[in-house]
Amino acid sequence: MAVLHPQVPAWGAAAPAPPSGARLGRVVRVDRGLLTVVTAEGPARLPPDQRLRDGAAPAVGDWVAVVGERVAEVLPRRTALTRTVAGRTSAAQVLAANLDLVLVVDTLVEHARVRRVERFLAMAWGSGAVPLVVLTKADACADVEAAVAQVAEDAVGVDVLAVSAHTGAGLADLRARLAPGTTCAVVGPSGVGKSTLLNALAGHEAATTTEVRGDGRGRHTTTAAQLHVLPGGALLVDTPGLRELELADDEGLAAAFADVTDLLTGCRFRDCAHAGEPGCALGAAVDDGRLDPARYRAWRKLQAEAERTGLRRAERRRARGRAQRSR
Ligand SMILES: Nc1nc2c(ncn2[C@@H]2O[C@H](COP(=O)(O)OP(=O)(O)OP(=O)(O)O)[C@@H](O)[C@H]2O)c(=O)[nH]1
Ligand SMILES: [Zn+2]
Repeated sequence: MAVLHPQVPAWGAAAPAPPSGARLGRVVRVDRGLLTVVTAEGPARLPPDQRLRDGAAPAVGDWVAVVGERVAEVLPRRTALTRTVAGRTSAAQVLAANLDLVLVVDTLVEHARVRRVERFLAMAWGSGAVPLVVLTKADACADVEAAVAQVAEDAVGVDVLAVSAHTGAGLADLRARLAPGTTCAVVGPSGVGKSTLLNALAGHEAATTTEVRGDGRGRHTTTAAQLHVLPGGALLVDTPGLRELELADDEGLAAAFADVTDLLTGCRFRDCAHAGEPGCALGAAVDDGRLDPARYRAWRKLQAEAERTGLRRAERRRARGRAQRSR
């Protein structure tokens, strides 16, 4: 595990000023509610203040105000990677805060990757950070160039790198993009090699890895969200699995599907559901080959998902309002 030195670049370039009377800290690990915070005095395990519960809980990467031996306040976030907690409540959970770069990791050895990458890209764009696609296991892929090109086609405006943690191919290129003092996160489905990649970048065992199950579906092994310091001075967040990923809203979706979004203004009806109506610009683009039908279906699916999540969240707000009024 990465040892955090008091002078860790956890301070980065963009450290905010703490309120007067408080010390500045950065959350480097969240473990069952207990926080590991680095302050000028070094790392310490600190409990969050009572008020910092549920929706207001600090996340890895957060800048916080430390008063005495407690985390008193979360300072405003520049960017945040969120997901909707699975289940009926649909509260948005912040997985990592103040990120500059989100590495969307997938593998070159499976065919489902294009649709998965789209999904994680929507999440990455939604965070406010810049995404970068990293495709792993290049050593086990017969035609890396073709596989990269296939993903790049749908990753509009995002760079796509191929790497191998086993041979080291592509790692220098990736390292060059992880500038000192920047905070990065690794996201992607289980088993694609996130932990192995992190260890290769860190140059030591920074994360726990296990062999993927025989059925190829992988196993959820990373347990706590943690900020690692890389030898080059960049900070890397390793977050747990994220397999139940649901989109919290459609903000990132518009960016991840900029090509589709651009077409929408061409629909004849303003309330077009893009489901086969006459004059639908998306249907027309699919028909004349400008839009890949699979990408169109993926967009509709994610759009519907973001809408469902949004509706659930609105319902929850209403329920909260009712509860407050009846008090
Ligand atoms: N051939 C090859 N296999 C790799 C490479 N990187 C990782 N693997 C294998 O892929 C499997 C999964 O790797 P992990 O690093 O545990 O995957 P993960 O994404 O961290 O998985 P979770 O912790 O479940 O999210 C392991 O069996 C690794 O040995 C690589 O560059 N080449
Ligand atoms: Zn339409």
